[in-house]
Amino acid sequence: MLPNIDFTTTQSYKYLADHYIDIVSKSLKELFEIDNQRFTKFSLQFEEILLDYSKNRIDEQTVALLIQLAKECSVNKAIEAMFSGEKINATEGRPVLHIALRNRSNTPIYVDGKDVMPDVNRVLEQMKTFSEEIISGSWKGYTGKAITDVVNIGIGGSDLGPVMVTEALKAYKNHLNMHFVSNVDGTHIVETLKGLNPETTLFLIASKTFTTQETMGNGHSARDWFLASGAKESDVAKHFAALSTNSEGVSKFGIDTKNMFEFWDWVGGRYSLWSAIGLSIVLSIGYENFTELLAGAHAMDNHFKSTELEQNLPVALALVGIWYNNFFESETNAILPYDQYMHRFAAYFQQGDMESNGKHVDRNGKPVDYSTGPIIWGEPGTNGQHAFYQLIHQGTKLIPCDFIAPAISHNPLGEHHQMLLSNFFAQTEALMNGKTHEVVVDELKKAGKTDAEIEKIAPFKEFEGNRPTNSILLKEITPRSLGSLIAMYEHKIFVQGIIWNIYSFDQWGVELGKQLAGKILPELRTDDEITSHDSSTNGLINQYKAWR
Ligand SMILES: O=P(O)(O)OC[C@H]1O[C@@H](O)[C@H](O)[C@@H](O)[C@@H]1O
Repeated sequence: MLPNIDFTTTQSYKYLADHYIDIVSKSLKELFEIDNQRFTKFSLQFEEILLDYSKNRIDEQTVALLIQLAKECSVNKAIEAMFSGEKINATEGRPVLHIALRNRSNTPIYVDGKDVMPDVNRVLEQMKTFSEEIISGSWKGYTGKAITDVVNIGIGGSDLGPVMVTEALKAYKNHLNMHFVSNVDGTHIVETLKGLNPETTLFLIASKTFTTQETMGNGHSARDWFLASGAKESDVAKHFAALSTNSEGVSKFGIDTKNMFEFWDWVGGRYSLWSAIGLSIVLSIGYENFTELLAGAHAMDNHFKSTELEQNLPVALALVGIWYNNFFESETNAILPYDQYMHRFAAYFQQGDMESNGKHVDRNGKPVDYSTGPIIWGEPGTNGQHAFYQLIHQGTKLIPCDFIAPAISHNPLGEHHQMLLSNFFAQTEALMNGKTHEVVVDELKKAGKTDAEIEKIAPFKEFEGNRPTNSILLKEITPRSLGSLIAMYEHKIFVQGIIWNIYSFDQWGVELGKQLAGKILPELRTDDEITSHDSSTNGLINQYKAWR
């Protein structure tokens, strides 16, 4: 059972509310002047990942109170409940065991009295054998040619993780061309299939439920495209595999269950890249690298489970996030990787975080009267700097940012990486210190401006600073470090959900739109005028019909 505590009624929450008044009056710059040990005090290292959270609007007392809050909310008990396979996804009656998928120690993990590890290892073995055949070319397509292109068809958790990881680990990639189709917009599959040869293309139909409209639609279109090339029904087995929990759905679709890579209902869609859903990752970087990714995540799982809260990286990230979300009333959290390979990292955690903690009902089924999950967004640096950083530096909103960068680049081209990292370091410094009126005036004087000119222009050139950031510096983006990094964010989300007293592992909020689309689709099949909705929806549908 998960704890069931309203965190706003705890002792520590009340202390934090008072303490906030004290902290809010101090600038980050002052906090660094008062205490020159902040980096040592507020940074943590795990293997080759350094988390520096010292450029946050916190002091030792803040951290102590936040830790107390985590304790009062029984975060430790909740961690124990997840790792021991309790059904903590209560609204769906399921355990939450993505940690079992990367449990490289193989210690038994029980669900309803059955150890899940033999099944996990069996599917991993199946992924290994299959990927080795495809990569080596010993697996032949229906005309006897080796596979050159792999198309993963999936959406949400069955797309975002594989896309993000295959992109992040592109430096480890083999000769196979990877493609990902997610959108039900026909453009996505049409454009992807252009130039592909059915004789050498492998489709992975990735869907936990095997009922998702987009994936089924794209899957059927891929099948039609394949058969239109002259292939026979019996050739489908050589070109289509399914990644799913639903064997019945897979057979119904026409894929032999021998070509099915199974996973289980205790794997949440947005936590599934570690499961059979990761087959496209295995095909792209090879099985050994995939197991390194798993090992990195497992190492972070062990750290999360067994390290005291004070030294625990996911806990630190979670608590700092709560500090801004619930006391500073910030609305968003930007994730800014200074690594081009990581360009889908923020998009991945948009689902990871917002689908998990975008909830307004607590674990008693009652609406909450506090803010829960933040809006997650971001783009890679330095691109973001030339687009939206203006608002982060000088806008009216407080935007806590996570800056992520590797010390070593996979592409050490001239001075590029140093230029990149000079921006990474400069941004968090600039956000913290800002630029005072005096400095601006001084600069303008040196540039030969008159006093009148200076007075006019100076306010626009000032930066108040005091804008908080976390810096996550990795030695290098490797399968192992990426595994740890992803797991760190997953557990951050978990801790926040525990403290907000919400259920982080269901996603009922995505159902209503699906239901209504199901109702509207038949209405679009005719030319009849539609009157069954509100005037806006009727008007839009009827205009669509007039124009199509
Ligand atoms: O893997 P499936 O079953 O096709 O689901 C894809 C996605 O479907 C969405 O509706 C869910 O909100 C996501 O959590 C999920 O990842």
